[in-house]
Amino acid sequence: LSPTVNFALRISFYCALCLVVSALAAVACLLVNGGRTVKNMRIIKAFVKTFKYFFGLRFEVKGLENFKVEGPALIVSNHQSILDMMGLMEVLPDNCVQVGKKELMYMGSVGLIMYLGGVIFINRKSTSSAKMVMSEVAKTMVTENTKVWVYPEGTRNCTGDLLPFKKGAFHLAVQAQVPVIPVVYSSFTTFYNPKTKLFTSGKIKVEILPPIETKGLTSDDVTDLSDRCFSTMRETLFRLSGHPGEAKDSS
Ligand SMILES: CCCCC/C=C\C/C=C\CCCCCCCC(=O)SCCNC(=O)CCNC(=O)[C@H](O)C(C)(C)COP(=O)(O)OP(=O)(O)OC[C@H]1O[C@@H](n2cnc3c(N)ncnc32)[C@H](O)[C@@H]1OP(=O)(O)O
Ligand SMILES: CCCCCCCC/C=C\CCCCCCCC(=O)OC[C@@H](O)COP(=O)(O)O
Repeated sequence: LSPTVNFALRISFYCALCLVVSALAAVACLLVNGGRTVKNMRIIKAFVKTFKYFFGLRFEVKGLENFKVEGPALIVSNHQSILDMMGLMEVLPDNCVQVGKKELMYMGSVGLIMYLGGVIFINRKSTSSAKMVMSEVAKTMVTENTKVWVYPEGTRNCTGDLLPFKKGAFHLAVQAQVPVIPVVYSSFTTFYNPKTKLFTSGKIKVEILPPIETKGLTSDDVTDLSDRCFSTMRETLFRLSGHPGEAKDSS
């Protein structure tokens, strides 16, 4: 098979798997929990964690203990591809919902399963509406004791580097006064590259970094907080990926 055909087949299979398994998982969620609730994320996670075996992907996870903070927290991670759903579910802590663009809601059964799992949908075309939703989340995550997962780059980026961070996630953390936990996935570029139609098996290193406290911070500190997370995550990304010119992780 040519690399282009191989890529098309594997991506189509991934999408078909997501659509079919979402429909099955939706039935399970409705039977077990009856409707939209973060509790459904456990069921979704159990289904999605099997996907890696179909694609020959391996995850090597470090730092899971950093998720064990008391109470709510904000998790930020790099976003490379639609394949990130596998990496997300590999480490997803309990009581954690993600922030996603509202267009995802219209992806048939995949949209339905996201809705049932409690995903918070934002309208990226309207800054004021997105900010309003995020501010509401800052309140509910505290009262409902949930963790929230945001991709601060705001879009997929599979270049092996990070895009500049949007600040919504950090405003959210400061408004809720909750710690920020950065999670970094090594670059996919050695096994997945949509531009060159590469999609083979591969290993992904994941590191959950220590929480960064936000107690006492105000909106004036958001830029600093965002810059600090960006530097730490970029350094980690390069280390995990063996980026040229950076020390390769020896493990
Ligand atoms: C069973 C099988 C299943 C199959 C598998 C499927 C699914 C599994 C189930 C669930 C998993 C779901 C996973 C979903 C993943 C979804 C991933 C995505 O969709 S990523 C895209 C969406 N996310 C984001 O965009 C988040 C990051 N973006 C932001 O944070 C943005 O800041 C924003 C809030 C969206 C606003 O963006 P915009 O471009 O409009 O504006 P700016 O960022 O430039 O901000 C303008 C200005 O406002 C300030 N600001 C921002 N937020 C706030 C705030 N909350 N309060 C106050 N001020 C705010 C910001 O600082 C800027 O000001 P300044 O320039 O002065 O700094
Ligand atoms: C009846 C409707 C049929 C719809 C058919 C949809 C077919 C696609 C099916 C499954 C694809 C699985 C996708 C898993 C979810 C991935 C979430 C994701 O990664 O979203 C991207 C978003 O973060 C950023 O978007 P952009 O990079 O800005 O763009």
